[in-house]
Amino acid sequence: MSEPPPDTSLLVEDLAFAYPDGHQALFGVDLRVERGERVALLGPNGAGKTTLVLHLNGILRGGRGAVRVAGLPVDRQHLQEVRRRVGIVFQDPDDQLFMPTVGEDVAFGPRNLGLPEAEVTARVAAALDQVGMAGSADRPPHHLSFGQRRRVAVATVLSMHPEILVLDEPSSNLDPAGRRELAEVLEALPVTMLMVTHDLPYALQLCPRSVVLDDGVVVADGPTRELLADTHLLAAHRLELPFGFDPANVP
Ligand SMILES: Nc1ncnc2c1ncn2[C@@H]1O[C@H](COP(=O)(O)OP(=O)(O)OP(=O)(O)O)[C@@H](O)[C@H]1O
Repeated sequence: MSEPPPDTSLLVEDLAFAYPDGHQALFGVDLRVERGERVALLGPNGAGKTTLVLHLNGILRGGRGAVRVAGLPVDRQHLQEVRRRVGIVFQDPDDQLFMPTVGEDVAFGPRNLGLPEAEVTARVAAALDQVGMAGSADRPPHHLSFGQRRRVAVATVLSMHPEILVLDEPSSNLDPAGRRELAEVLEALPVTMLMVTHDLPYALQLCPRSVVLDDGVVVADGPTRELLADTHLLAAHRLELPFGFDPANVP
């Protein structure tokens, strides 16, 4: 495994992985994301995006190749530290919210780290503020709208002070206002971001760079605006812009 320069947040080298049933989902993926970059991970259903993401904090391991997060190898020895540094926001916020109140959900991770209660309280307040949910700490998550629950799910990860935020389809099931509000939240976060999305305008708005995965390999990696203007690339990998959407017209 080559030594990444200190500014590399994510380094994936020749990653190949087959599920226990023998299905090969990744065939040698290389990906390097520098600190502070926002990168969209695009690709059709079944391309291997989730499989790749689950390698970033060691939920899946054991294939060929190597993954490093903030310079640390993702292996048994470094798993705890890796999981502190990489926060994954799953598609369904209800997978991430399980406590009686929003505040307890956001406090759960920092408390598990054994941080002093004053530090936990400060982190909860800051994370809720970052996602525009200050004042909701005492509410039960199931009383919130879907969009609010997704923002709280982001806060549960931010309270761990991750260096890298990985989001799985963050705009799915949001109404247009909720989608825009979440974009404003994400744009303001000072973290490295990898965003899995089928929402190509969202990728263009938030991520200067995109990586296209298909059939378990990276088939394109470059400026989002250029990739989305490549009609052959889009057609070849089942990527479709919304009707009437022209990336060239987006400022
Ligand atoms: N637990 C599993 N066991 C066997 N095969 C799996 C498993 N999970 C996923 N796969 C297969 O691995 C391939 C990649 O799946 P993956 O979920 O990573 O794709 P994806 O790009 O995230 O797709 P989507 O856009 O639909 O979420 C698919 O062919 C899928 O059927």
